[in-house]
Amino acid sequence: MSIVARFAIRYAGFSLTAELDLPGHGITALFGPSGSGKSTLLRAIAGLERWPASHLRVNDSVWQDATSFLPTHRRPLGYVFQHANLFPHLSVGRNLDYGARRAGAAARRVVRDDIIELLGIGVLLERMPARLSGGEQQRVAIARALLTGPELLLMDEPLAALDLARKNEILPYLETLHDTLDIPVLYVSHAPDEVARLADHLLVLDAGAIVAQGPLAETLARTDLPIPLGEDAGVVLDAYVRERDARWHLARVEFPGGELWVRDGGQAIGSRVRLRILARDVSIALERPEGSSIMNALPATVDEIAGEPHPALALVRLNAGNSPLLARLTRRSADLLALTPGASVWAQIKAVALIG
Ligand SMILES: Nc1ncnc2c1ncn2[C@@H]1O[C@H](COP(=O)(O)OP(=O)(O)OP(=O)(O)O)[C@@H](O)[C@H]1O
Repeated sequence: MSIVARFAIRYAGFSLTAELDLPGHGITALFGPSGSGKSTLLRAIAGLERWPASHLRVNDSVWQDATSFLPTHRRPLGYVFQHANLFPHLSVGRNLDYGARRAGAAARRVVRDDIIELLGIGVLLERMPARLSGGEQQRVAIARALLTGPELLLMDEPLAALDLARKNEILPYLETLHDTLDIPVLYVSHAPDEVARLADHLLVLDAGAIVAQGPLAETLARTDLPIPLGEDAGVVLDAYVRERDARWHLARVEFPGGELWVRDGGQAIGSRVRLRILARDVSIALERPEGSSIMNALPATVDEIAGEPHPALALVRLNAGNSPLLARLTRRSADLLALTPGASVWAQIKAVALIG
């Protein structure tokens, strides 16, 4: 299962060349500054424009190559935009029927009732779009796209038009979809929090070129190309809640690199959570730290030591049980600790953000 493509796109004043090799499952975030070409790439994948010298294969189907081109309406894809674009004269239920009709019985990969339940829109079916909140409209738009039975879901900044409260209302639904449905999603966003929370895979665009693509944790931990997802470089890791300490409002979470105590976010024991650990919150010690206020320390080995734009700083990539971590130190500290690749150290983690 994979999405393999090459696109050579040329507008007056902008060109984009992209070789894609993406997994055919999970959420791939297309991330990059405004004007870097994210929407252009999504539109090319949808077949909204036909570019010569381009090809696209989704799983086992060729959607376009040198000799063939499947028009958009024949590509089994769902497309969700920033604005819901529901039919204003049709009720929610009828809007959904429209999606389901497009699928045709044979192509239907999803069950209507399941989708309605997943997106929590059962109580809205009789309502007209004008009487829905922005977040509700977007949930209906996502359901309608899914009911077409897509093999690929394209989402172009689906939360960008919503305020923070509405956005936070939708994110859990997207997480549930991700955990429940086996449909690959290409998700355009320039919002670091969405990417950190949802993506499994990251494709970073800059000025019409792909500067990085790969699994989220690995890509964020690259020291040759730190990708500041928001304020700073750092990693995102998946972990499981194992225990809570009600007295101190803490939860113990476990990931392949060890366990950490984090502020309790109320998630059920056993549930999967995402951790965001910024490079500036990780320091390095040669011995297991004792008598420190920092409660989280993990054994790790040094993978790589890279320079930072400021000559006083170094970015160190650590490996804790095959999970990458980034630590920012002064070069002087790195020198005093005589850090070299392969060295065994302790990573002291001052702050962990629990996402979602
Ligand atoms: N149809 C078109 N004709 C000419 N230029 C275009 C066309 N569509 C997009 N462009 C140009 O291509 C560049 C990339 O645009 P695109 O919308 O893909 O960026 P983006 O990364 O999605 O940005 P944003 O995050 O702001 O939505 C821009 O410079 C834009 O002006």
